[in-house]
Amino acid sequence: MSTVKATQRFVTLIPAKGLTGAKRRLEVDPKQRRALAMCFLADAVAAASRAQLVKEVVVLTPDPSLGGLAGSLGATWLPDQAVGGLNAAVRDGVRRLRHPVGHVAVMVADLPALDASELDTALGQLLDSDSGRLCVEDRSGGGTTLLAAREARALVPQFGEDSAARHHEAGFSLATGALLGLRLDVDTLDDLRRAAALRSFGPVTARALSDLRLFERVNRVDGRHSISFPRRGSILAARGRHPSDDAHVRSEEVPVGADYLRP
Ligand SMILES: Nc1nc2c(ncn2[C@@H]2O[C@H](COP(=O)(O)OP(=O)(O)OP(=O)(O)O)[C@@H](O)[C@H]2O)c(=O)[nH]1
Ligand SMILES: C=C(OP(=O)(O)O)C(=O)O
Repeated sequence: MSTVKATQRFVTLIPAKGLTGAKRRLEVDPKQRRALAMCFLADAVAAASRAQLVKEVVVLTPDPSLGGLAGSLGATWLPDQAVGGLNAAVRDGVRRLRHPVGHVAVMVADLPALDASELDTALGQLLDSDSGRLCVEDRSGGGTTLLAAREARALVPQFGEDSAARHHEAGFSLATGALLGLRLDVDTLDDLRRAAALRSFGPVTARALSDLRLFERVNRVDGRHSISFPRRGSILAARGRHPSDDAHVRSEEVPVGADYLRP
């Protein structure tokens, strides 16, 4: 990416539910579910923070432990004061940003395989577009993983089932290209398995999956999911360096990990 001007950079807001209610569709025991929600957020924040077109990552959450995690990764915690779900929270969060005018992006927290360059590609598409607004559709189709606008007031969220079509109808152009990690949101164990087969996870999630021996357990406990340890090599490699991308974060650069998995 050529030199980025300060005026081209985005505040990226990442909404994250409180841990008690997070990731309900992820069918693992509640302790593991909370741990994974935290790990997904950590990897998403770390990746977003490395994007050249991101000037600040703001984690919007009512949960102090997630707020603390955001702070330890150099992001800002914006306590979620809204009741009424994700759209209300995002509307309120965007209003309360310290930079009310300027480029804003909203990205979901459950993107453990995100690579910073994908966020730069998507935000770059927005800067080059006429519409001034961009939506990234998730890989399974229908959902939205990123919503961005050159002007904060134009970022009107309509998250929920089939939100990508609604955002598109409302004038957000759809991002193009693979953007794999940016489209791989993980809501279910099937999503987790599919993502593991396609991409290395960020170091915190990779470490957690390995420490929890989650794939092996799921296999033993619930044959329906037939999850083996796909790409074990890449999961282990992610603890050190991403095999195909030298710029990928190293685990020692992320000050979280096993500590967050302790009961
Ligand atoms: N701050 C905030 N974030 C939310 C809220 N609802 C959802 N989110 C976040 O928005 C993104 C998409 O949310 P969902 O897919 O609805 O929720 P989830 O916790 O990922 O998964 P499920 O519980 O299985 O629906 C995730 O990053 C959530 O943490 C909310 O009310 N407040
Ligand atoms: C919140 C959304 O997606 P998901 O439920 O897939 O996380 C959405 O697409 O609006």
